[in-house]
Amino acid sequence: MTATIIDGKAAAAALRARVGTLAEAFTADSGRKPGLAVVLVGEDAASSVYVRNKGKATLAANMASFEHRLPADTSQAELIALVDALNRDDKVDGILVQLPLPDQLDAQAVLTRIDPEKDVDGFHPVNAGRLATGLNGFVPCTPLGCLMLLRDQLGELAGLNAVVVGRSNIVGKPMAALLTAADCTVTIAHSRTRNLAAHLAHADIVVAAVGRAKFVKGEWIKPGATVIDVGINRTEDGLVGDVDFEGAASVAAAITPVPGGVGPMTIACLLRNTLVAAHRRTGIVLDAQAI
Ligand SMILES: Nc1nc(=O)c2c([nH]1)NC[C@@H]1CN(c3ccc(C(=O)N[C@@H](CCC(=O)O)C(=O)O)cc3)C=[N+]21
Ligand SMILES: [Mg+2]
Repeated sequence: MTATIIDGKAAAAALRARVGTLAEAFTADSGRKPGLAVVLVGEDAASSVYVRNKGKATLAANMASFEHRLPADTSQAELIALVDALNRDDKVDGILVQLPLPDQLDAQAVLTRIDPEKDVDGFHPVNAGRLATGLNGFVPCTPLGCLMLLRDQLGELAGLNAVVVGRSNIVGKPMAALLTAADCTVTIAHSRTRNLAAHLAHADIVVAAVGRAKFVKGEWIKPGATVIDVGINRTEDGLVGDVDFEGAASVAAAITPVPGGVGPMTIACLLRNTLVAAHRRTGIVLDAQAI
C-alpha cells in the first residue's frame, strides 16, 4: 500500500481563506478588525521566523497584527506588565506569548496571567480545564489542526482506536482530550511506555508528538492506519518529523508530511481562534459551521 499524503498546506490555506472572509464580516459588523498580539522575548532564530510568519498570515486574513519584540534579558515583572496591558487593550482579541521563553522567565506564570478569553493558544489552565470537561473554550492550535485533518480524512471518528505518542500540555494531553470527545478509544503513550509497538498494532489513528526524529517506525504502524506527524526536528537530513515517513507511508492509508502537514494548520487554527475570540468578546454571533 502507498499512503495518501495529507496536504496540510492546502487545508490550511482553505481554512485561512474562510477565516479571512469571516474576519471581513466581523469588521463590517463591529467597526474594527479582529486583533492578534504576538509577544517574542529574545532572539531565537526559529522563533523569530515563526513570529514573522504569524504576523504575515494575520494580515492576510484581514486581521490586525500587534508584534511585541522584547530583549532577551526582559524581567518577569516587565513581561507580566505587557500581558496586563494587552489584557486591557480592547483592540486585542488574542494574545500569544511565543515559547520557549528565556530561562529567567516563568512561562507557566506568564501563560496563567493571560485573560482566558484572549488565550488563543489555549494554554491557560482555565481553557485546559474547559477542554477536559467538555466546556466551550480555546483549544490549543496544533491538536485542533490535527483533529481537522483527521476529520477531513476519515469523517466519523467514533469507535476508532487512537494512540497519541507524547503527553505534553501543548499537544499530547489536549489531543487525547479531543479524540476522547470524538468518541475514539484513546491511549496516551510516552517515553516510559512499555512495548509501544504492541499499542500501535491496534491503532487506527496515530498522532506522534514526542519531539524525537523518526522515533515511530514504519513496522509499528497498523496497515491502513492514519498517521499524523506533529514533529518538527531539524537534523542533518533537513526538517524531519517524529515518524519514519518512508516506512510508515508504505503501510498507512494516509500520513501527514513534514513540512507541509500539521505545521501550517497550527497557524491557521491560531487565526481561527482569534476570530472566535473577537466574536465572543463583542457578542457578535459566529456561525461555527462556516469554519
Ligand atoms: N505560544 C506558542 N504557540 C505556538 O503555537 C508555538 C510556540 N509558542 N512556539 C513554537 C511552536 C512551534 N509552532 C509551529 C508553528 C508552525 C509551524 C509551521 O508552519 N511549520 C511549517 C514550516 C516549518 C519550517 O520550515 O520551519 C511546516 O511544517 O510545513 C511549525 C511550528 C508553533 N509553536
Ligand atoms: Mg516524554
